[in-house]
Amino acid sequence: MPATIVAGNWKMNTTLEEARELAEGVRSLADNTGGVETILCPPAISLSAVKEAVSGSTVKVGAQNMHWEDSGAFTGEVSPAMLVGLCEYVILGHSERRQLFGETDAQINQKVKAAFRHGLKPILCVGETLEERESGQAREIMARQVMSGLDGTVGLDINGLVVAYEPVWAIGTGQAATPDIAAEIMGGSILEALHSLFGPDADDIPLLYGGSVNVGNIADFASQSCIHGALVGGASLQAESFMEIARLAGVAKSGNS
Ligand SMILES: O=C[C@H](O)COP(=O)(O)O
Repeated sequence: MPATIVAGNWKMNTTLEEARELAEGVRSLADNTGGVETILCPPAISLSAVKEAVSGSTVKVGAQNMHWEDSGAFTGEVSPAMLVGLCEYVILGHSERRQLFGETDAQINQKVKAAFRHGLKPILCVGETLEERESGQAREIMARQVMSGLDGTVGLDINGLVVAYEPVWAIGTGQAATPDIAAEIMGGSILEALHSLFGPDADDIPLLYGGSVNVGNIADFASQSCIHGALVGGASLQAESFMEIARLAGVAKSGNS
């Protein structure tokens, strides 16, 4: 059974001081989550402050993105070598990176392999658009995003890999997918693609749902056997709601184990 994980993607929110305060708030509630792994993914500029704020607690830190090269003439980018020591996880292939910044499956694959090379744990995000869903392509596109994101990783130590299913139409809209839709894709084409790559080891990879997760709907998602937690955007910007989501995910998973 994979670990139960609730990760907060703060996106381009919080100043340095706000990030520190939010991380301190999360830390103060960290004893209430019943063993659920919580991860904070602040803007890159606040990674160091957040790391310091949660140090000594169970709360983990992740980056929201990175380049695949270790160094070089890539103005504005952050390299995997720079993240080592600052965070344990890195979100890769988020749909906002794919859609707004033109990231391709091939680039995301380079980033995933770079993360493994550096001992960083990738949270690989996949998700279909509304148009893709309505034209009946969701299953096929999810399998393709998983297969291409993880191309060339068979045989590597993939310990720490997390896959997040975030349907684009559910992100930041207040219209979460139904647990049935999420489970159909996650327990279907995503898990099948992972099995075809990694065999039985695929069953140890935590699968997170993301897209308008809140305290009111997390239990319905986490009670699905193929959903091991959540990648939370808006509701992670408040310590209380984020940690309540983590607690409720743990309760739902323990009822489901
Ligand atoms: O990475 C997080 C997702 O994009 C979900 O964001 P949201 O919870 O604000 O819909």
